[in-house]
Amino acid sequence: MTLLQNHRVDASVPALRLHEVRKDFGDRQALRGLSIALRPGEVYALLGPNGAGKTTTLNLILGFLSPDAGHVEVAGLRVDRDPLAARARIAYLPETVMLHPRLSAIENLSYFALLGGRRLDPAQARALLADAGLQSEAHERPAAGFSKGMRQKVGLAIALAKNAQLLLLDEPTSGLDASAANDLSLGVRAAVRRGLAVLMATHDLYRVKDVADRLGILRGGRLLTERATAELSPAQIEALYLHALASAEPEFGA
Ligand SMILES: Nc1ncnc2c1ncn2[C@@H]1O[C@H](COP(=O)(O)OP(=O)(O)OP(=O)(O)O)[C@@H](O)[C@H]1O
Repeated sequence: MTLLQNHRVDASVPALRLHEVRKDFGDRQALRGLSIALRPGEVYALLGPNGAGKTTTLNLILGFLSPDAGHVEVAGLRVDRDPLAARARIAYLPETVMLHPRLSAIENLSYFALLGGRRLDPAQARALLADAGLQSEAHERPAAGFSKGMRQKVGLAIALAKNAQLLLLDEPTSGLDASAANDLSLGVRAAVRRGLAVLMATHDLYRVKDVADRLGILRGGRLLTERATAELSPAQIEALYLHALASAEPEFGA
């Protein structure tokens, strides 16, 4: 049973829009007029070195920070004007997924989904965990014994249960082995099949082509370039990244 209403997706409204967003921390300019728009169902990889502004961007979208100029819209809702409604449309997978160690995968998913206003029956919970890539043998095991990749799959299932329109991923493949990172790509596709747009902040150049439709390279709080991944090979993505960073003017704090 769904306690919250499903949000209708209007394909003509961007799932996410950052408009000329600026964010300063004291005299440090973390974002300097960042504009990004994502269509429903689009996967966008935000690449950038340490300090580029990726986490600041995610925190602004989530409403944890307020921009000093510009604004953020989620599914057409301004995060500054309508924060709760905007947040209800966002599912967020943090770098480290915290689960109750004594509860099983199904119990964790059911518990967190209920906190988000959705009651799942066991069959729905199993289907979500399977979509997120968690093998059925693990569904009833306590989370205490789960690897990082398994915890992420449960986190992704929790995110999918939310009926959001935008999925935010923060460094989703950091600390995962190649097989677990590949499973995550499958989980992202499951989100896309449900119509979610996905923004992933990442250092993982090698997975970008498999997962993302578009990439943006951020440095010093500015977007240096945006490209469709279909037109690039993995080697070209790496070359583009290194070239963009090498040719950019050195930025304070970047
Ligand atoms: N709370 C804060 N107070 C002061 N400066 C901050 C704060 N948060 C971020 N910054 C600064 O803003 C800039 C952007 O940081 P941010 O964490 O967004 O980068 P990032 O791309 O996520 O880096 P990383 O890949 O290392 O996580 C950096 O110069 C950082 O030092």
